[in-house]
Amino acid sequence: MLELNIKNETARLRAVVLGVATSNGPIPTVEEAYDPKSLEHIKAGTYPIEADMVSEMDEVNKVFQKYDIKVFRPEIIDNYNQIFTRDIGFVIDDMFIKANILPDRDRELTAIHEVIDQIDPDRIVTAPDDVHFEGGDVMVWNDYIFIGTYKRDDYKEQITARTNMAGVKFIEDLFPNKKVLSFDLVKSNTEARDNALHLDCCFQPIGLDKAIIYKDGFYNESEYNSLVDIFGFENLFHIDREEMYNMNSNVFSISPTVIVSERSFTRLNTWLIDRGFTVEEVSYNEIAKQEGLLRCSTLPLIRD
Ligand SMILES: NC(=O)NCCC[C@H](N)C(=O)O
Repeated sequence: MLELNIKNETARLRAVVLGVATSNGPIPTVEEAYDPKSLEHIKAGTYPIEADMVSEMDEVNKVFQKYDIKVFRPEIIDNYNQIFTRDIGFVIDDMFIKANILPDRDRELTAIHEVIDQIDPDRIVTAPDDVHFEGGDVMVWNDYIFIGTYKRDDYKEQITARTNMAGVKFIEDLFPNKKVLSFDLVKSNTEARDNALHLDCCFQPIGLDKAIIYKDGFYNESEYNSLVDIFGFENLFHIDREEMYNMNSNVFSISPTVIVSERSFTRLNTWLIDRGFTVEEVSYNEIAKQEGLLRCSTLPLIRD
C-alpha cells in the first residue's frame, strides 16, 4: 500500500508520478488543440517532436533518481498525450482525488492504475460529473487549499477553464478543517500570453514561505491581495507576461530548498540561488510549447 501524504507543495518528495511523452500521437489539428499555446505552435509549424520531449522528461527523471525519489510512470496508451499527469488527480493529506478532467484527456487516468491499485480504496475520492477540477488548479498549502477557477457565465465556452465553482465547493466540503481560497483566473482560448490555464500557470508556493506569482493572471485584485497577505510582498517573486507565457511559475519543488527549474529562467533562477535554494536546471522548452511545464507533468504522492 502507498501511504499517501501531501500537506504542502514543497516538503521533501519521496514518491511521484512523472508523465510520459512516448507515443504522444500525431501533431494535433487546429480543431483538436485545447490550449492556445499548442494552437500557436500547431499553426506556426513548431509543435514539439516526441523525441525531444522524451529526452526532456528523461532529464527530470534523472534528477529524481539523484534524490532517491520513487518514480511511477503511466502505462503508455498508443498515440495519446500523457505528459501532464498533474491534472488527472491529486493528493491532499492521505486522500487521492480523481480529477474530472477535460473530456479530451479523460483516458489519462486509466493509465495510472498501477498507482491507484496501491492506494487504500477508502482513501480514493471520485466526484460527480458536473463537478470539474484539474490538479493544476489545486494546491494544498498546510492549513490552506488554493484553487484556481473561472467564475464567469461563459465557463462552458472556455476550453481553458477547467475547474468550476462546483469543484471548489466539493473540495471545501471534503476538507472542512482547511481554509479554501478560490481564485478567478484570466482565460483566453486564443492568446497564451493572456491565459492562466491553471493556477500553477500564474502562481506557486516555494520554500517555506515564498511564492512565484503573475499578478495579471488574477481577475480580482482582492484575490491576488489575499496571497500577498499570506506570503508577504517581499517573499513573492513577481513574473511578467512573457515569463508567465514561458511558464516560470511552473517549476517543481523536491524539498523546501531544492527546486527543479528550466535552465533559461535566468532571472528566477538567480533570485532563487541568491536566497539559498539549490536549483536543478533542466531543459523543458519543447514541453513548454504545450502550455505546461514541470509542476504540470508531476503528480506527487508522498512528501515528508
Ligand atoms: N497544470 C497544467 O497547467 N497543465 C498543463 C496542461 C496542458 C495541456 N495542453 C492542457 O491544455 O490540458
